[in-house]
Amino acid sequence: MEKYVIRGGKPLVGDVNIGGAKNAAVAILPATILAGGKCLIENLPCISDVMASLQILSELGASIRMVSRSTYEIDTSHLDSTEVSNELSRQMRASYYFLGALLGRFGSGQVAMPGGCNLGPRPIDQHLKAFTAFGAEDSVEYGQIHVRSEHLVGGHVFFDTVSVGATMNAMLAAVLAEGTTILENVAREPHIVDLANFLNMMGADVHGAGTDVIKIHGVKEMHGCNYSIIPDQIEAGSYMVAAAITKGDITLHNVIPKHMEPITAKLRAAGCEVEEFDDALRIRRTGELKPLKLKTMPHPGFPTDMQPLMTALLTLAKGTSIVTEGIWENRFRYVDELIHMGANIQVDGQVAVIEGVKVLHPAPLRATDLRAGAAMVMAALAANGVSEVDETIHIERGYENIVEKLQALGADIRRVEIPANAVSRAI
Ligand SMILES: CC(=O)N[C@H]1[C@@H](OP(=O)(O)OP(=O)(O)OC[C@H]2O[C@@H](n3ccc(=O)[nH]c3=O)[C@H](O)[C@@H]2O)O[C@H](CO)[C@@H](O)[C@@H]1O
Ligand SMILES: C=C(OP(=O)(O)O)C(=O)O
Repeated sequence: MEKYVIRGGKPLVGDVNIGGAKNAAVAILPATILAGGKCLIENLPCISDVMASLQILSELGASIRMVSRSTYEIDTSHLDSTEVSNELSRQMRASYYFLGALLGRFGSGQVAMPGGCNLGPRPIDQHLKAFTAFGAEDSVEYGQIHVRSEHLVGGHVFFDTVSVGATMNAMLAAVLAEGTTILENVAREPHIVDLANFLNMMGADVHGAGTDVIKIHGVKEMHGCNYSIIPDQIEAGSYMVAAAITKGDITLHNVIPKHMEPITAKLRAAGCEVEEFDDALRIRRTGELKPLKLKTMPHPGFPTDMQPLMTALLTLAKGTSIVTEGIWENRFRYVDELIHMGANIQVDGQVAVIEGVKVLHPAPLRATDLRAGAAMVMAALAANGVSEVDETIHIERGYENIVEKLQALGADIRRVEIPANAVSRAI
């Protein structure tokens, strides 16, 4: 196991390249199953969720060739299994996309209950509702979810709640189903549009992604293609927070400024200057941080995955901020770690009231999940002195080369191996 040792208090300055979007990549990789052929996928982020997805594909029988660090050729012509192994299913949330893709191509798929960040209950009833509307049956036994259908047909689904995962899984299952599918009350995140574009490049007929109704005409077969994944909105937003919290000046490359708008608007309101270019953004802060009111919502609202990072930032704003979590029941578990650093935060249910403090103090910190972990790194970069962040395995599910990227911006951060005997003593 590893921890990050961070000596904070330095403004971060320079340029950073943003990788491909985790939440697009983890749906696009299972979607290659539908091609039954060769896909060349570019701009894949080098993160553990992507490595696990590639490993699942390989275990199902796909042949995989690494072309470069961020480009892989995946040939799904000859798969010989429709069951995803337990260990890999549980490593990440997005293993549920293998259900939709395997059902779509083979009429059967099995995965164990997916893992991912612990943000409170994470049901998959809306995924199963869509599969049922397409004529599939499901069973959940001994922690295994199995979906199957003799003959998949298009259907009309009105989702009870706006769900990224259910929208994408329904798309995966519907593209090869016979007839027309209409999905209403769907999610509109940039990764939904990216998946639709990828499916269409493979020969699918998907319309309306990015609005709240998606229409799909089932096609008889699909084929391989070359595709480049969109940049990661949340990784980019995290480096924007790094500039804001350290009074730095960072230019982010390989971003889509339009995707960043909900985050850019809030950071400007907090007193940062943000300049937009074609595929780059420059953010700097020279003055005081202003307090904010923000509520997380489905796209185009403020993304929940940025919530812990913004809360960390607002601990240093001059005045009272109110952050409301509108998506997840329990996404403030990390707040105690910030309180150990001297932050003044009161949480009541899904609302956090943050009284800004002048400084954060260094402390031993725990990455309770992926974005909470990133928030700890940001807080540690702002604190004068040495902090340590443990359980970095969560962070590396979603941030490629975070240590190296921060070092290149001038941060004093290093990865340190925790000796196995120290880990077993702590357990
Ligand atoms: C791999 C991935 O892309 N993860 C993202 C995805 O998670 P994920 O796809 O799991 O999140 P959803 O959009 O599905 O969840 C949104 C809300 O809907 C509820 N719900 C969801 C599905 C369902 O069948 N029933 C149900 O009630 C959830 O409990 C939650 O309250 O979108 C979330 C919301 O933007 C992000 O925080 C995650 O980073
Ligand atoms: C919650 C997240 O990821 P996952 O859904 O993969 O757990 C996230 O990316 O912030």
